[in-house]
Amino acid sequence: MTVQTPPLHAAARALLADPLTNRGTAFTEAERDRLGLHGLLPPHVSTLATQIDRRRRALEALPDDFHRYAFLRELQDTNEVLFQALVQSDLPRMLPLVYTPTVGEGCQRFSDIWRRPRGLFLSWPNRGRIADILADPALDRVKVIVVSDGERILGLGDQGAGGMGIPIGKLALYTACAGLHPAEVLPILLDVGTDNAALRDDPLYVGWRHSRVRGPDYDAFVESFVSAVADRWPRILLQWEDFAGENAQALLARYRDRLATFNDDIQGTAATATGTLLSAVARTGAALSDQRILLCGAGAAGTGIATLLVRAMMADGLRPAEARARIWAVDRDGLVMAGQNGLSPAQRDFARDPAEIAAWSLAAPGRATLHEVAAAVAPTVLIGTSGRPGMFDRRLVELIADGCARPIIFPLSNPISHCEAHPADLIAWSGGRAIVGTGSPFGVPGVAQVNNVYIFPGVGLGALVAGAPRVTDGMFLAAARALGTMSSDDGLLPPVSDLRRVAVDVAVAVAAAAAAEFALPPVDRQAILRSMWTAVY
Ligand SMILES: O=C([O-])CC(=O)C(=O)O
Ligand SMILES: [Mg+2]
Repeated sequence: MTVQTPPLHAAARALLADPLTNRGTAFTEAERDRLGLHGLLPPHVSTLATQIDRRRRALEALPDDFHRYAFLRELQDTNEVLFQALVQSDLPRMLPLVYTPTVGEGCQRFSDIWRRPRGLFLSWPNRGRIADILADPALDRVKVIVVSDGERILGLGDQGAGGMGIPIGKLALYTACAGLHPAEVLPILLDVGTDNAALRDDPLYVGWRHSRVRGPDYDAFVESFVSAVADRWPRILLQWEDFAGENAQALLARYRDRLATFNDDIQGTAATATGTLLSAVARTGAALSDQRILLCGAGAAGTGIATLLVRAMMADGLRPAEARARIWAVDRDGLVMAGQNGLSPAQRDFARDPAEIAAWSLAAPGRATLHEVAAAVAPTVLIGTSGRPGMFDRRLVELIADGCARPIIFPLSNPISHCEAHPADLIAWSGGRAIVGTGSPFGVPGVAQVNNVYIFPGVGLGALVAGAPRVTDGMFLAAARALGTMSSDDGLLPPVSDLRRVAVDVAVAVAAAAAAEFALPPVDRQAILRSMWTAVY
């Protein structure tokens, strides 16, 4: 009697349906024999290179970047190796499609292009089931979580469940730049409703149709999420992304001493801005501690930048008060002043003494405007995190350029529609003297892309390989300093094509800082490189 091989049909279909195992036409003849794939695939056996070529052609034939974004998302949900190999084959072309700026529209139109689930949606109605949901054995390998509640997606405001596009995009970059295996990363959307009425009224909206849960209920929900995560994965790295300012700061303060966690919009943005600023001041021949820094935007990102800049200037020898005195923060109502109502703890650190502006001639009594502060203090650095397009106008730039040979101007707000200025205008208005960096890519030669992607993959990688129990400001300063030494001949920052090397260099610095701070065994570059996954079959 011959022994019958059990039918493989169901297993074969499951293999092709799972993006982590599917290889499509790249399954070899031997694999097709063994796995029962004959007939489910066309006869041709492709190489990965041919598959990349095929998808690249299909991608380029699409009418616009939004369709390319949707196409790449679908590819990611079909075949993760091929998706990553395609992205990594041309980072300068692919990053703006899977990430900033196109991901903004991807979040706004998330429900329209909904295809297949990815990651986890933890919604308020399911608040009693979080631990059960996390218990899924398919999630055993998870090392990094990026979580959002969708309330402040880039500069686009409340996108509800559509905010899931951000954790997905950020984690695609963890794999592309820092070599995390796709099974080691987990995007999570905390769905506590949305205050975006247009979304709630949209019959296609996939999120929970309810106004946002706020206050103690919100805090309790997030607490049960973090506790469940920490129980499930004691060594997890948890990255917070695109929470509204007040929650962003409060959650970071609450959890930063409980697990390895950081807020990318506060700390990642700060390290990116600080690193690029270090690179820019080196170019002008001055020191960071010689700068007068004007921040347009005093929310979570703006004060995060201010906090790290103070740390960096203290490392240069300034006392804390001296360092803080070199920073002026302006919010939507003007210069942030001591004694003002409703200041956040972070804003209080940078609030200016009312005596200072007593001598200024203001158009209206009260708070000094951005232009008035610029006229009075002659800043050498202008950084925008306001989310308000047009804030850096010609008059402001001319004013600053009059008092400074090489003004450094970083309009960081994302996506492009919310950026404070077009970089080409900044260059023109300053007579070509401004050193310019933007948060989103504009494709203007000589303009740095001062985006967190230069920092967060390396910080996460370094913290993980070092086994850091916390992610500290000291680790972010180390990341910023590493980035600050990476300028290339044609820019303040290395080109996007080098992001994998950047992540490794940042990770080496972060791991060293973590090892020193927590008395951990030292980690060498080889250990970091060995931990990285490459997108091949
Ligand atoms: O996603 C980006 O490009 C940078 C970022 O974190 C944000 O703008 O919220
Ligand atoms: Mg963000």
